[in-house]
Amino acid sequence: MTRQKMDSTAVAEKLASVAGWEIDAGETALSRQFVFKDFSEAFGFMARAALVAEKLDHHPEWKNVYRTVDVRLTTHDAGGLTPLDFELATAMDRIAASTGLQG
Ligand SMILES: C[C@H](O)[C@H](O)[C@H]1CNC2=NC(N)=NC(=O)C2=N1
Repeated sequence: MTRQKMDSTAVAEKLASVAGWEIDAGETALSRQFVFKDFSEAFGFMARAALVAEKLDHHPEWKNVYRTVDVRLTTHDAGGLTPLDFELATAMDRIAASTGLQG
């Protein structure tokens, strides 16, 4: 998977495939907040997402407070968004959907 920075057209196209994710004005990162049933579900999500991130060699910036996980995805090596960010976002959505996601 390429670590080549995407142009605005490619970003807009891909964004349509990851409902619930937002990009910042400079199109440097994808962000989403996940809210789970409780801390256990939130941490379980992070543990599973961490394994996928390691496999992809692509790692999230994230913050957990109780049952909420705030995620920011960007490709540091490219200084912006690449297909890897969208791949990890899609994987996180899939993992979250199979846990106690509340929002
Ligand atoms: C050497 C290693 O492949 C790189 O440093 C990887 C690791 N994980 C990464 N994660 C993210 N989010 N962006 C990167 O550019 C990145 N680079």
